[in-house]
Amino acid sequence: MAHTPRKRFGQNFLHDHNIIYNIISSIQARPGQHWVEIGPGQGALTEPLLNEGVRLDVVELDRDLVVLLREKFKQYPNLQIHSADALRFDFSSLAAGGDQSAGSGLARKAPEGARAGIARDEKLRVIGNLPYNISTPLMFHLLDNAYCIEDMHFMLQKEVVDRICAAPGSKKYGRLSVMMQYYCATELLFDVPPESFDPAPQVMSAIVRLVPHQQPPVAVNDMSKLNRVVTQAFSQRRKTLRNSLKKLITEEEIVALGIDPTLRAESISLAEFARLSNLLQE
Ligand SMILES: C[S@@+](CC[C@H](N)C(=O)[O-])C[C@H]1O[C@@H](n2cnc3c(N)ncnc32)[C@H](O)[C@@H]1O
Repeated sequence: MAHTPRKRFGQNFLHDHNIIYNIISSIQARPGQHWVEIGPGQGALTEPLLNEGVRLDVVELDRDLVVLLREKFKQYPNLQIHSADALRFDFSSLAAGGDQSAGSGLARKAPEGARAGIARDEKLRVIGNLPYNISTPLMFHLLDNAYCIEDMHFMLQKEVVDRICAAPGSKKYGRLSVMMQYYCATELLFDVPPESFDPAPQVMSAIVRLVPHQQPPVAVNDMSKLNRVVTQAFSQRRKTLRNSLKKLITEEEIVALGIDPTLRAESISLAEFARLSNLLQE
C-alpha cells in the first residue's frame, strides 16, 4: 500500500534519480564497509547502498515504514532494520567492539578509561536525508560517538549546511560553525532543489560531508566552557567581544591572549574561542 508522507516525521522523500546517483557516487561506499542510515523512509538511498555490498543498519522512527522496509528488502541479508528514534539510539552499540573503545579523545562522551582506538575499517559510515526539525540535535548526538564514526553525509537545509561550513568573517559564521568545526572537517558537496523531493520542501537543501577529527584541532580544557563562551559571544553578535563577554572575561584578559577586544564574534576563529574558553574559572 502507498505510504502518505507524514509531516510530523519530517517526511520529504527523495525521488530525483540524478540526485540519488550523485549522492551514491560522492560517498564512495565499498563492499564490506559498515554503514548506518538514519531515516531510510521508503528506501531511496537504502537500495543503492545495499547494492554496493555494504553492511547496513537503518534506524527508522515511523513504524509503518519499518513494516514497508522489512517487506521490500527481505532478500537482503546485509540489512538490519531498527525501529527506533535516532535521537535516543545508541550508535556505539553498532560499532565493532561496541562501547569498549575510544580513540580520538573527541567523543563528547568517550567511554571512560579506553584509549586504544578503533580501526578505521571498523568504524561506522553514516548517511541520512534528515528530518530538518531534528537535524542539529541528531548531529550532536552522533558526535557523542565520534570515536566510532569514520564520516557522515547528510542532506540538510542548505541554510544549515552553510552555517556548519562557514568561516570566520562570513555572515553565516556562528555557534553551529564553531562547535561543528571543533569536532569535524566540514564540506558542502552540492545543493539539492526542492523539486527533488515528494512533497517538495519550502527551502533549498544541500549535502554536507562531516569527517570527525582524529585529534582535537585546538586545545580545549572543558567543552562546556567553549560552548558557554561561543553561545555568549554570538547571542549578541553585533557587540564587540569586550561587551558581549564582559560577564565572563575582562577586557585585559582578552588583550593578554593577543585577541583584539573590539572585534565581534563573527571574526573570532575556533582557536581564539578555545583560548578564551580556557580562561574561564567555572
Ligand atoms: C526526509 S525523510 C527521508 C526519507 C528517505 N531517506 C529519502 O531520502 O527519501 C526523513 C526520514 O526520517 C524518519 N525520521 C523522522 N524522525 C526520525 C527519528 N527521530 N529517528 C529515526 N528516523 C526518523 C522519517 O520517518 C523519514 O523516513
